[in-house]
Amino acid sequence: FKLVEQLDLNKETDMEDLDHYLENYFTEDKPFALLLDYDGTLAPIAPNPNLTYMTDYTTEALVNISSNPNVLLAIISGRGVDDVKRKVNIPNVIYGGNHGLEILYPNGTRYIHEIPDDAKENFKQIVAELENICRKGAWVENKKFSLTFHYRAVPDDEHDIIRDEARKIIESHGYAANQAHCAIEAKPPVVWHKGKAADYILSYQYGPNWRNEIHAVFAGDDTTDEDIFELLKGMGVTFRVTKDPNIETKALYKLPSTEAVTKVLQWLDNKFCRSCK
Ligand SMILES: O=P(O)(O)OC[C@H]1O[C@H](O[C@H]2O[C@H](CO)[C@@H](O)[C@H](O)[C@H]2O)[C@H](O)[C@@H](O)[C@@H]1O
Repeated sequence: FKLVEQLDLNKETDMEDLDHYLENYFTEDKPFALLLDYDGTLAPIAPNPNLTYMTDYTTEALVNISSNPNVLLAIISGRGVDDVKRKVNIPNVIYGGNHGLEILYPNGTRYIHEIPDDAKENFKQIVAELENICRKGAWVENKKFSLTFHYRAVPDDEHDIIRDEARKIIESHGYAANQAHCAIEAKPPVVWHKGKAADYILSYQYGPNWRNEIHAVFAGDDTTDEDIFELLKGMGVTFRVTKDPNIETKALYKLPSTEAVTKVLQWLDNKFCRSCK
């Protein structure tokens, strides 16, 4: 695996150099927060959301890391929160769903971000109109607070057309249309995203001054993850999972694959696993 340093895209570094990137970061004795995205980061992209899985190596590293009471592990996904929890299926994890609009704590406490009534009404309309343009395998994933319009199965040469149709419908009802992998995410018109959710989780756990008091690492692969890269700028270690050397990102580093993410998790497991020492 190769780790590509964002600041110098010509310099490719072997994974052994994780010591160089991470060890130098963890010099002080502070609590550690590990934040992760799910699809495309912990689990490889699959033809359908039901077909994704994490490898045993990934699961083992996450279970070990989450066994350390001084580590906060949060997985913040675009999926519905119960869906991502069912997929990951590890206790002692804070799960964020619908791009952070829902947060589910290990003790069952739920945070749900308020959405105005008129936006809720518009959501029903968007679902109906998107279902109307579904063809050739396109489908709507209704996640109650947000939705994903999937066009992965549509022939490649028709992607642009169907994506633009979907985007137009979503935006005509005041929702934000974010590009995802062969999909458009429709997010309600509220000032809330993965970055705000991560800030909420970290403030709740460590207080408003968390930036100065903890170490934080985040990995994500999508445009919606950029809000967490931004949040952790200047204090955390952040990875954008991408094979594209030209993609613009606020992350500190790029990782080429979910396998490379697993390597990072194994490095962190080695450092933070309390119960296996
Ligand atoms: O924030 P994430 O955890 O990365 O979730 C983002 C979206 O992921 C899912 O869709 C994407 O992954 C699917 C499975 O690999 C793939 O079939 C699809 O084409 C991708 O767009 C999920 O279905 C969405 O709800 C999430 O918002």
